[in-house]
Amino acid sequence: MPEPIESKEAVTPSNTSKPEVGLTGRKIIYDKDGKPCRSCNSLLDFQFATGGIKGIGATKKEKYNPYPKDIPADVEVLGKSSWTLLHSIAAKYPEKPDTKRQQDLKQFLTLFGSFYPCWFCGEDFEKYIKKHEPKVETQDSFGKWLCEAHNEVNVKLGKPKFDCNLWKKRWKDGWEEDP
Ligand SMILES: Cc1cc2nc3c(=O)[nH]c(=O)nc-3n(C[C@H](O)[C@H](O)[C@H](O)COP(=O)(O)OP(=O)(O)OC[C@H]3O[C@@H](n4cnc5c(N)ncnc54)[C@H](O)[C@@H]3O)c2cc1C
Repeated sequence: MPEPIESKEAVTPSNTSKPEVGLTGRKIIYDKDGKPCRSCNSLLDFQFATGGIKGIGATKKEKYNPYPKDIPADVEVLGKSSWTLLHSIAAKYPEKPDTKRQQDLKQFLTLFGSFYPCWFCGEDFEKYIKKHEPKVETQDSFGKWLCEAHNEVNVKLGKPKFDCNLWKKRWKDGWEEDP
């Protein structure tokens, strides 16, 4: 069984018939058992690697269904939802947390990385935490630390950095109305 591989050197099963690159142009990521990783790839690439998946959604719209046949999250849906949760936690984090709360948050972040379904994303997040200790002393210090952690991933994916001075407007207070 191959060792876990970081995103930068993502899986390259060149000795098999498995595709290495998906339709998005990104490398296809495989789980440690060799199967395409649904929560590590975009839906398009996952479908490409698996030769198509069933159950993308109901085709007939007969009557309202409160639970349509939604499908499991791909790397983007999972990522957006997860960042929303993390930044929203920062927005609700106390201005002056006691020591216990600070310790709990650090532990949560480590466990979050370890349980994150996109395994290489989680591993990179855990490495980031080890290198850059979470700043959990105040709400603002944590909000900015998290913003920088998110920016690290943005840069890795070739996206622009977010201005971390604006994290509270985006995730807590909202933006002022245009004049
Ligand atoms: C811990 C973690 C690690 C990840 N690692 C990877 C990875 O290795 N490879 C991979 O392909 N995907 C990874 N992802 C997913 C990736 O970061 C994105 O979530 C995904 O690509 C969808 O991007 P998006 O454009 O919808 O916006 P997202 O990056 O999900 O951002 C959502 C919203 O947050 C706001 N925002 C953007 N940047 C910041 C910031 N720095 N601070 C505050 N707010 C911000 C913007 O309003 C944006 O619309 C990871 C996600 C998480 C939670």
